[in-house]
Amino acid sequence: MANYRNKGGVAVIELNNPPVNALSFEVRSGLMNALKRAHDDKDVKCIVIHGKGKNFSAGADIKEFGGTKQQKPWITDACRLADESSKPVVAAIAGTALGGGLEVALFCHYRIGTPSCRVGFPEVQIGVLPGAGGTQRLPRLIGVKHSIDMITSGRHVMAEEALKLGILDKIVTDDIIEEGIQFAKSVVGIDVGGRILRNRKVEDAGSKVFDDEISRVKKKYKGYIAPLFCLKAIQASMQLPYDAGMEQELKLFQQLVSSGQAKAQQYTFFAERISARWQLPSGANSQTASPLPVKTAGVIGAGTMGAGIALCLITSGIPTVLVEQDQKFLEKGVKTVEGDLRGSVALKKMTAEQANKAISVLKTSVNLEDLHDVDLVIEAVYENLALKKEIFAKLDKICKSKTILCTNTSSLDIDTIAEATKRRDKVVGTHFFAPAYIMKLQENVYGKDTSAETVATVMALGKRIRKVPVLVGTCDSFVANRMLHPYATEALFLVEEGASPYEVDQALEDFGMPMGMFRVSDLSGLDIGYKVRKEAAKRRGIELTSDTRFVNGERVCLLANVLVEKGRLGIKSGKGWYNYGSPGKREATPDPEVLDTIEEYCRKYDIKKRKISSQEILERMQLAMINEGFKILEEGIVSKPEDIDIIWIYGFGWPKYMGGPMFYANEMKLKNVYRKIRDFHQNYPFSIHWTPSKLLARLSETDLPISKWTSLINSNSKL
Ligand SMILES: CCC/C=C/C(=O)SCCNC(=O)CCNC(=O)[C@H](O)C(C)(C)COP(=O)([O-])OP(=O)([O-])OC[C@H]1O[C@@H](n2cnc3c(N)ncnc32)[C@H](O)[C@@H]1OP(=O)([O-])[O-]
Repeated sequence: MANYRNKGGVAVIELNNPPVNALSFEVRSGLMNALKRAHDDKDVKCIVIHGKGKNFSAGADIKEFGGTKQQKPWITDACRLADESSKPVVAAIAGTALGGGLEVALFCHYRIGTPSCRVGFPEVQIGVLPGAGGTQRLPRLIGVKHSIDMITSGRHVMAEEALKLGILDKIVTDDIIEEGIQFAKSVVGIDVGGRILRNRKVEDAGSKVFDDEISRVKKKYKGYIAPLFCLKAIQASMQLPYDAGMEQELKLFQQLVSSGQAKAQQYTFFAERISARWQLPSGANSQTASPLPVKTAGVIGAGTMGAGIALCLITSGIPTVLVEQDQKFLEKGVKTVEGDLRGSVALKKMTAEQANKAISVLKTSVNLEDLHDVDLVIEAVYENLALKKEIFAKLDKICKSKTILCTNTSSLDIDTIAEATKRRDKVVGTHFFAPAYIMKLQENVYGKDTSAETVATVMALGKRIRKVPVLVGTCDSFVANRMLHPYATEALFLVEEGASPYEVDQALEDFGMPMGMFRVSDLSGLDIGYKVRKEAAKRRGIELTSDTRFVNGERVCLLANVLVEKGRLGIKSGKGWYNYGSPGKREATPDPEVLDTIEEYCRKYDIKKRKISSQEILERMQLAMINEGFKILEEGIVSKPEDIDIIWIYGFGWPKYMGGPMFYANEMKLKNVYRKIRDFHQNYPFSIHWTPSKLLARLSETDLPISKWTSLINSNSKL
């Protein structure tokens, strides 16, 4: 819908589809009719277009892209009259003018905005390109170079920069509609000819610019096709007359919109929003619970994780006390924080002023008592249950009664930790991923007594510190690491059976993972996994040695332990699965010594090797993990498949253009997924992770799309 009124000779058109005024069929039709009315009305001297509520418009209605064809009028049809009008047309922008929203504004002769407004072409992030003239009009306004930057990155441009670039003509501080009306009146009588973008020429930036940009984009957005299509469309603006450029843009848009990547990226956009709507088994949820304010925080442990978490807090303006038991470790932690801040300034991710501001809100202490007054504490000490319980018992006595106590455990039982306190409702897991300052995922884990208020607080905190928080229930290793286990286990089995670690990594990287499994292990440190495995086995009363091949009838492969025992700890020691030349260096080269070690290992246990295809590598690793994902859903550890996909996208870098593992399974068709898992179960009976999930079995009979799985799960509590 679009509302129309004539205010003293000014036609005021309101895009009416809150909260973001997405340009649905009704809005496009409404806009077209309103522009026609303004054009025909002799009393109207000028036109203002604005959005209802806080936003101008977030662009095309993404939901209309799925499957069925978008109904006419397109945005371009709706806006043609703005372009052709001899009456000045002004876009009055508050909030966001994104995608098609910005395209509407570019059809207007003038654009004004509030100081906090943002403009941009984020289409590339949902797998498409600005298909309503954006790639043809923006270069005519701000030139090829800036257009390439904005359109291939999808970044939002703030008002000040938009003014400098020439996208905005003015920044206004009063009511945006009134300002729009005044501005429009002020330009009545001025010939609009020079303001019509289609009439302008695009400067010839030369073809070399595009050759360079193609290489840059291929490297920066590896695997994504949309940024390359964007470049082609922008190049057309330079090479073709306006109308032919528009045709070329539409052709490229239509190719993209029907691609698998666009479908996956749009799924991811909505999955992130669905995942943010959490629910506890009690029924309490994100709509009913309110977060407590977090004005100050504490972090315990100044190691890599603790320092990274403190950095997230202070760069979000939260005064934080960083506590270590030892002054020397504390100083090392502070150096890490300072070093990372300097690095961010060098990379222009923040200004020196912002870095100084962040460091000014960091306090340090070697005394837990200094946490007595903070609103929330995140404990990030070594993964040891007894130590964590001891710390929580102390915190319970020291901190004020409202303080929320979070543990950054990646696997330990939240309820057991909570039992050390008298405030079990205020104990919760906040599992960050290394490096904590960079990785977006915050896996929040509720225990059986964690209150809705506590959950609301850590979910809100996650958003505030620029993470993507996902809520999960307690189980061994939670969701991310629990699913990682069969994935990593299969990688080792594949190596035993004949694939080299380098072939495994190559298959994963070709699929789109940022790093193969073995490179990730080297980065985290092989000794960490070694210790975790030994401790976990000890808790189960098992003594692991590198000769162990079965535990309680289940196949294991401890090749990584063999490497650790040879002093190959990963990047930190200069060699692990790969050779790095010297400790701390990042460039990985395959190492014949590792291949010899594997040969020797296989000879020792008489394992027959065979040629393994990259398809088998991907299927075994991914399906083992996907099967675990269905078990997690079946057990109610997460309430919806979107949670799992968001965990893999933001925790492990699963490519957004593949939509997450559960979406991937959906695309493979569940009956195929189930059949393959059953086959693997038959072929590998000594691996419990191949036992097919009962939920998967049920869903595979129904052919329901992923969007309907949750309703089936909820209607069948006993699967
Ligand atoms: C065809 C010609 C070429 C044109 C192409 C395009 O324009 S492509 C488009 C290019 N544009 C983009 O890619 C911009 C996409 N949008 C955004 O980036 C953000 O929504 C935001 C920055 C506008 C507001 O962030 P925020 O944190 O304040 O709010 P929020 O994110 O929670 O959203 C609120 C609700 O609105 C929903 N919704 C939002 N946008 C759309 C949409 N376009 N469509 C449909 N729905 C949309 C969103 O799902 C949510 O619904 P829910 O969950 O409540 O049922």
